[in-house]
This record gives sequence, structure tokens and C-alpha cells, in this order.
Amino acid sequence: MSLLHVKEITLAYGKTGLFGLPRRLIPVLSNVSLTIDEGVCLGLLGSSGAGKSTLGKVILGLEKPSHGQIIFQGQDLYNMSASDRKQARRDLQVVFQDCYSSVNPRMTIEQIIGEPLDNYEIRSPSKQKHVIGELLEMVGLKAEDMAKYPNQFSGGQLQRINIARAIALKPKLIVLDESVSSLDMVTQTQILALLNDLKRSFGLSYLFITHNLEAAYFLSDRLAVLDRGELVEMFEEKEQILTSPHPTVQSLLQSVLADHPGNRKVRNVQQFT
Ligand SMILES: Nc1ncnc2c1ncn2[C@@H]1O[C@H](COP(=O)(O)OP(=O)(O)OP(=O)(O)O)[C@@H](O)[C@H]1O
Repeated sequence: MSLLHVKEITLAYGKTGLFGLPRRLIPVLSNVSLTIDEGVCLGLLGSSGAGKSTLGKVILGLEKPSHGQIIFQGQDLYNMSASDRKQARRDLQVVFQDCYSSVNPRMTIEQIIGEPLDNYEIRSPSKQKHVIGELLEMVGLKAEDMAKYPNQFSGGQLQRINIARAIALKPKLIVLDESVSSLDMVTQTQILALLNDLKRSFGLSYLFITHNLEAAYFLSDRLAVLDRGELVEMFEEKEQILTSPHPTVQSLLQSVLADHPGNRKVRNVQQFT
């Protein structure tokens, strides 16, 4: 069943002209439409500046488009009552790339993960502690870690904490905006495996924004490619990307091959699995 419909989204940023001349509009997203079904991960690929993060912000309700609609669970995200919007915010979560700036260094992990819970659910302090402990264990950390501060964790551990916070309210859709890009290869693999497990366990849907084709291929069920604000390819089966002749896809594939000199002449599914 469809969870999210992105319908003909167009967005342009205003750029102030010289000497206060009228603002020029720079198009960032042009007529972008896509859907995300329940329990599905859509990988959104594209080069730097393609508009991926902007689309993520539009989907999260953070950046109003100049044209088009975001239909989330059957309702227009930018045209709903305050109470429906509060519910939508609960069901739509995000994990950003920078795990350090995503947390307040002065708060304990208990306070960080407890914040969204406090906003939506009232519990006794002991029950709240129990829930936070369970969330930490779900992401591979220990319940005792809740007493610590962010500076006592590695980047990978902090990203696990950000994921625990994102899943605390049992959301329907999580926007993963380059969520593993700042981590080393081994940690990236571990976090991708964790995200995959959580998706299966809770039937979560993801929009996985990345320029990393290998990571997208691992986690996603479907793949979309954005180029200069336009959706240029949509693959219902991720394997289809491997044979796409589209120049943007070709350059994404080439960038993977460039990382594997021994495989430069070989292009097959095995490289990505
Ligand atoms: N607040 C803003 N004001 C003006 N222009 C912006 C703003 N945010 C983004 N842009 C521009 O919109 C375009 C798309 O940016 P966006 O961050 O969405 O791309 P991206 O595909 O996520 O790139 P990257 O992979 O480098 O993060 C870029 O040209 C960027 O400079």
C-alpha cells in the first residue's frame, strides 16, 4: 500500500540580484513525482547539487514547494490541520549525515532519546527508562549507555543513537539523508545492516538519500535517480539500474567501478551484492 505520494513537486530558490535588483529564481526541483510503499526502501541517487536533500526536506514538511503536493498516509502534508500535522511529524522521522551536530552535547543519551517520547507519550520515569534501554539494545548498544554523553561515543555509535531516537515513536517513514556517508567503510556496513534489520522487524519505509550507489543498492528495494532537479530514472527493481544506459546512471556506475580497479571491465550484479 502507498504510504507517500510525491506529486509534481517543483521548487525554486530565490537569488538576490545585484544592487537589490529583483530576485532571480533558481530551479532546484522540477515536476518530481514518486511513491513510496509501506515497508519499502526507495534509494534516491544523484550527484552533488541534484536536489536530493531539498526533496527530502519537502517530504519532511520542512520546505514548502512552489508547486505540487506531498500526500502522506492519504493527506496533503502542506494542507492539513495542526493536530494531523503533529501526527504526521511523529510518523515521519529523519537521520542526517552529521551524527555529531544532530545531538545536543550537553544532554545525556537518556534525554536525547527521551525528547521525542516526552513530546508525544506520557510515561512514568521508570517506564520511560525501560523504553529507552530497549531502544538502545535494539540498535546494538547497552541500556547503561543512557547515562553517558555524546562525546563518550564513536561516530558509528552516535549514529546508532540517532537511529534509536528516530525509531522511538515507531514512525512509518524515515528519511535517511546520507546517514552513513561520514562513517568509515566497516561502520557503514554495520549501520546499513542495522537499518535493514529494523526495516524488516518494524515494516519501516525509508527514503535513502545518497550519492553512494553501493550503499543504495544494498539497502533499497527500488531506486530513483535525480539529475539537476529532475527525476530521470525510476527502477521498480533495483537490478534494472545495472543495465541502464542513462548517462547519469552510467557515471554513478563508473564511480563504483573506479573504486574497484580489478573490476573496471566487469559489470554485473555480483559486484553490488
Ligand atoms: N536554502 C537554499 N537556498 C538557496 N539555494 C539552495 C538552498 N538549499 C539548497 N540550495 C541549492 O539547491 C541545489 C540542490 O541542493 P541539495 O542540497 O538539495 O542537493 P543534493 O543533491 O542533496 O546535493 P549533495 O549531495 O551535495 O548534498 C543546490 O544547487 C544548492 O546550492
